[in-house]
Amino acid sequence: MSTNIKQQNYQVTTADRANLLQHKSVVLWFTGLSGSGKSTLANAVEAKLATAGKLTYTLDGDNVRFGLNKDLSFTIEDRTENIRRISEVATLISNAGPIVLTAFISPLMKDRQQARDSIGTDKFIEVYIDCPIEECEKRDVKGLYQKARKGLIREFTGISSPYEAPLHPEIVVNTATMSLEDCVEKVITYLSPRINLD
Ligand SMILES: Nc1ncnc2c1ncn2[C@@H]1O[C@H](COP(=O)(O)OS(=O)(=O)O)[C@@H](OP(=O)(O)O)[C@H]1O
Ligand SMILES: Nc1ncnc2c1ncn2[C@@H]1O[C@H](COP(=O)(O)OP(=O)(O)O)[C@@H](O)[C@H]1O
Repeated sequence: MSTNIKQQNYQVTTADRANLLQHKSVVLWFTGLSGSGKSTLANAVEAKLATAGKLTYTLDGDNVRFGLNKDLSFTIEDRTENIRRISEVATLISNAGPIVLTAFISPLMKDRQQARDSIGTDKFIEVYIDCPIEECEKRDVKGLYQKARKGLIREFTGISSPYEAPLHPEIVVNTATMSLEDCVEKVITYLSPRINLD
């Protein structure tokens, strides 16, 4: 715990940076099972935003676990710490101006609520990638489900570790029934009016 610290205020504000970029920042928080389509969708949404001249940055589970969070495992406690750090990093990047996309399983409701509270409800947009585990397992993009079924990976989400689906996400896309293009369109349609300057 840090003590004897005091918040410092700076002249250049988040609103100044939004004016410079000509768009506001939000945090698009993608959540879903492994293989549900978080990275694929975040990638496609980011590409569409970049083409439209918006500054973006994506934080992805696999990537962040190679660096900042390489000390964390997949126990419930470490997943909570993973999401706590990510929500702090997302806040910093968002305050710098870019639209932030995060692609983490983030399996627990309480951790996503903590992220919503720390990022701010006005900025936090929860995108639930709804995809039945049977479909994720059929895709088995990285061969992890097969390993988990064989008992080679412990605490695997959806098999031996919980996933709590969001109850009131801002956006839901079902990647088992919708095309990637339709999923992207749904996210962009929700997002567009929310990043316009007043
Ligand atoms: N035990 C276990 N359970 C789930 N996932 C596992 C596990 N071990 C490794 N992986 C790989 O780690 C990626 C998920 O990391 P996250 O940081 O998003 O997970 S979490 O939010 O902390 O639950 C996940 O990436 P995605 O498949 O993109 O979801 C996997 O590649
Ligand atoms: N509508 C869709 N949206 C996103 N991914 C889809 C969709 N339909 C099929 N997929 C496929 O599902 C897989 C999802 O993998 P990935 O994006 O790595 O998931 P995650 O990041 O959640 O682990 C990819 O092979 C992708 O091509």
